[in-house]
Amino acid sequence: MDQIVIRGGQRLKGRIPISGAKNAALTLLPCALLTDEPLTLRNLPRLADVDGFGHLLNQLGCSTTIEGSRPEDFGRVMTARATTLTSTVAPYDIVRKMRASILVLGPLLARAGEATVSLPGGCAIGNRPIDLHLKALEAFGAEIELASGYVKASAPGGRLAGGKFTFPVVSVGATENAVMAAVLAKGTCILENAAREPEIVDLCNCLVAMGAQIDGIGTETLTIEGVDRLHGATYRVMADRIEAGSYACAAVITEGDVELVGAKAAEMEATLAALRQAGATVEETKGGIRVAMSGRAEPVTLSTAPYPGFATDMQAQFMAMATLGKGASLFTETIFENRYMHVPELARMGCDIEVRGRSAVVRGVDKLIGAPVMATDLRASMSLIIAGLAAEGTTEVNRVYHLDRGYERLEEKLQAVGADIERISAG
Ligand SMILES: CC(=O)N[C@H]1[C@@H](OP(=O)(O)OP(=O)(O)OC[C@H]2O[C@@H](n3ccc(=O)[nH]c3=O)[C@H](O)[C@@H]2O)O[C@H](CO)[C@@H](O)[C@@H]1O
Ligand SMILES: C=C(OP(=O)(O)O)C(=O)O
Repeated sequence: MDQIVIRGGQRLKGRIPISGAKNAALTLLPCALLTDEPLTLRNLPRLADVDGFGHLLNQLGCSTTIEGSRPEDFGRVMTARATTLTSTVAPYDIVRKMRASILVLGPLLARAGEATVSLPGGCAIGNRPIDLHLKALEAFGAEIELASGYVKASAPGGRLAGGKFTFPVVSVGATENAVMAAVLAKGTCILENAAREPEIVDLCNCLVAMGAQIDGIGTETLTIEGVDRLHGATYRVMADRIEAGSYACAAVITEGDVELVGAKAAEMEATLAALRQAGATVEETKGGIRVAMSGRAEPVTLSTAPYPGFATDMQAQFMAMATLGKGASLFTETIFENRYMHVPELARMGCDIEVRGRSAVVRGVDKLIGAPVMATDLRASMSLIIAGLAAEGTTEVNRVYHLDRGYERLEEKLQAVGADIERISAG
């Protein structure tokens, strides 16, 4: 298994290109199932999860071709075409590796009138049920049964109908599945208390480019007028606001000065506000966002919340940043019940963090000392990288396949701004 080795203490300085967003890519790819025409996605990040989703699409009869990208470029262009679906089954073996596979449920049901998708199960950060995905689809007429670990869904008469669903809890994935199901329904589908994440705006914009009729994009009420068919489109995946925020935390902890090229300030206001709370200079540039820091970070008080609140996907990285802060920072995780897996690993590097239920108090220490640490999930892994960049001595991060799910060529991007970091390949 690959390992990332960091010799800490280098100030990050320079430009970091921000890739296409993983969480947008994973909901744009299944849109290809909604039409028999090609969907071309530009700026698709080179990530393990994107490759995994490509395999799932292939399994369903959707071809995928990569065009015109050189190995040295970030991102790729992929054309996915589902002329005819050869299967409507997403098997356990694929779904268990990538939770986002559940996002084929809505599109398969909309296009083929049926879908059989393995239940994704829990993961390191929490239980992550899919009850809201199913309830929203039922509100549009789907009939659903659970058997042998699979969701079996069908649309009476082969087509979903109009309906209204109010989410009791904001869910990104359930909103995405419901929107993709609704675009081909016969009638009007209304979603209340829908998630408003920029990745959902990206999904809606892509669907509109394919001929969908969606009102209220970016708000908590989405009204979708079903159409008889969608056509192909070419669409550019939005920049990854979580990747950008992660490198911003790395710049702050190393007292660096970086430009996050391609990042969009309007899509990450809560992250930028948190960086300012920590004392960083944050300014929009022509090409992105500049984040600069001198001295130790001020303490922060952060509580995760659905967009436009502070993202749960940024919590671990800010926590790592706060470990070298001036005083005590307070974190509250309200979205996932088990998202402090990074805490025991950060403790191995000398951090002072006390978890009390959903909250964690981080008391800034004078220095971190490099250590062998183990990545447990995607953002927890990034928090270890951030701490390692500022630690004295060498940090070895193991189980980096978690990082490869969500950070495109992390070590190259960090080397280019002065970090002493390398990947040791297991061969
Ligand atoms: C691929 C992708 O985009 N992943 C993101 C997506 O995950 P994902 O879509 O899985 O997260 P959700 O927004 O659905 O989860 C939010 C909360 O709702 C709960 N819930 C969700 C669905 C459901 O049917 N029932 C239910 O109770 C979850 O357990 C969680 O407590 O949004 C999360 C919250 O911003 C991010 O951390 C993930 O990075
Ligand atoms: C939790 C995350 O992703 P996923 O939903 O794909 O597990 C994440 O991106 O931080």
